[in-house]
Amino acid sequence: MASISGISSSYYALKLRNRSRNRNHSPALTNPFRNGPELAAFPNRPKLGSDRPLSLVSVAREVSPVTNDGAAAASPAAKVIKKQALEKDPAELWKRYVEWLYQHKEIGMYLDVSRVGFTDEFVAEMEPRFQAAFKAMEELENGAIANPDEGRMVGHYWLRDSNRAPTTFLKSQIDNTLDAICNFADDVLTGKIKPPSSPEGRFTQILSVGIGGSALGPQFVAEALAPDNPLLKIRFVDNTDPAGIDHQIAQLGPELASTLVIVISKSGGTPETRNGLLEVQKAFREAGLDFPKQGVAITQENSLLDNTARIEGWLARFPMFDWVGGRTSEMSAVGLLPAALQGIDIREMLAGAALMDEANRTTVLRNNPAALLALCWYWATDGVGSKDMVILPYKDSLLLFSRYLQQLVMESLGKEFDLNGNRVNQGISVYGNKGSTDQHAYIQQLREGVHNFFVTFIEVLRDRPPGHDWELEPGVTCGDYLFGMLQGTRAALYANERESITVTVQEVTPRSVGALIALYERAVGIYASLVNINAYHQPGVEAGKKAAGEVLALQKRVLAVLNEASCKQPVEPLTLEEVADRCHAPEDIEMIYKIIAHMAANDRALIAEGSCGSPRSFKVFLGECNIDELYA
Ligand SMILES: O=P(O)(O)OC[C@H]1O[C@](O)(CO)[C@@H](O)[C@@H]1O
Repeated sequence: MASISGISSSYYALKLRNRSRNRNHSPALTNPFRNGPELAAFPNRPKLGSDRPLSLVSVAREVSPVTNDGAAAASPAAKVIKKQALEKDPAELWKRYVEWLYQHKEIGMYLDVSRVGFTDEFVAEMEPRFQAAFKAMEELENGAIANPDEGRMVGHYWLRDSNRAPTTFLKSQIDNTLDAICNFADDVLTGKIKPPSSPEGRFTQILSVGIGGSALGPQFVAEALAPDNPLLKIRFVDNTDPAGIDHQIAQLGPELASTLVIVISKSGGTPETRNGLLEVQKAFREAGLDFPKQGVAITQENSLLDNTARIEGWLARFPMFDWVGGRTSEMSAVGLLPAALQGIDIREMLAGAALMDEANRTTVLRNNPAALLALCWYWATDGVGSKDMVILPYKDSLLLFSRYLQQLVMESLGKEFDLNGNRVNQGISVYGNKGSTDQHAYIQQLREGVHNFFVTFIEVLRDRPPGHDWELEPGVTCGDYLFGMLQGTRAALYANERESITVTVQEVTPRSVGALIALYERAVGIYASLVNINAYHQPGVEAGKKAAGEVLALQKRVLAVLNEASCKQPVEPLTLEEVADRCHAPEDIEMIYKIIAHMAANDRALIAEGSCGSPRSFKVFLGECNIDELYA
């Protein structure tokens, strides 16, 4: 053992004695997925305009959306939208309500935009731009390259009506995948496909590993539609938080043996998902279980994940298509397989989405629910995201709708540049939770505080399944209270000039949930056309991924430097400055400090002198010397 000089803590000395010479890693597998996904490079972005930050007003002035003939032109976004006090006369309001109310009978859905104050003049002014958006949507549905930066078609609408796919090959891919999903789910649910070593003799749990669009849809749908006691209960690993992953695995306990693990990643190389998989595989090894017999992959053909699953002989693989984006993938295998395994009627979800898509194909603005939503968003946010979208479903099962929409709206609309290369810094912020719960949290501010939002209420008419209701006081049920809370809040907000949209569904069913998803997917697409941005790429996310990759690369250099110093006799504890110098990265000293503090908190680096709270004074070394790494 190396002798140590100047070490003040016997605790650390004790730890040092107890450590092995080399770190014990879990056994390496021949797993191409474990070797680390490439963190994608930050794509070159056009250098346009100045880099100065723009105020909202100047953004509004600099926005140059297209007209219906495609030319950049002055538009309602380029002017300040003239707002007037909201209509308060009850008779006029009722007239406006009736005049603008949208209803879809087959879906059992209503859309009320009467509490958004757009004027007839505004609607008329927007009309040509809506016609341009409808045309762009038609071209998208016909297979145009609607995601120009990535050179991709955008085909999520074909998933619920495969006859619309632009080629017979794509149609058969969609149909075959749907059949394969239904057959696999049936076989699992009936016990024809079973886990190799479970005493139950059938799968009882699903562990879904994925993030972003590969998690949010399945999470929302599970919360909304899974039966109270499904044959297979679903859990999610949607982060690279080790404690969170441990929690899910601990909760599975012995049922890990009857857990179907579905790993979902369109790219097949997302770091968090890879880490989740490796952690779950480790748990399987430790439990003596054969992971491939319980593993399912949903990913693009030939991705890292796909190759891993193929080489290791996983139970099943389902395709994710190049032309479906993560945030619009709920009706692909990503959303359909987990839903089907929970006993949710996925063909009804698809039917609801298809009905909604059809309704959204009309070019008559007031009959087109997605266009009506986009109109309200544009009016409320001045076409520049000046107000936030607060989503308030008054139904517990729709709790995750706002989280789901957060990605759909913000990843789609939050863009620095428009399609003409102008810096526009577009987007609409989305947040929300559920009513009436939030009336006891943030409605106070919405009613009386800063006026920087508009609300979307999601109302569900059916309180409970038929035959279960009862009056908890004469003439009043529990659901009547929920109804009253929604209506009261809507009225109270409006009285204080706070605008709101109300989307009403008859019941939370696979059909209405499919329709809700389709409604918002289309509204986002139309709105993106109105503000002339690409809704289907996400260049900004790459910046964070690249920066994370750089931090991990720096950590490796820090470890190498500390290892070298820790292998000396006696061990040479280093100051932060010394570590930074030896890493040839004096400019990264703050990040190096954070790396060391994180490693120290996890017993992977030892503080010889001082404490992490006084970065200038502490000295650090590793608890062990890794000779192999030193001479590698
Ligand atoms: O399905 P993947 O490729 O693992 O990506 C997960 C998520 O990551 C993102 O690319 C953003 O980082 C999302 O668009 C996507 O839904």
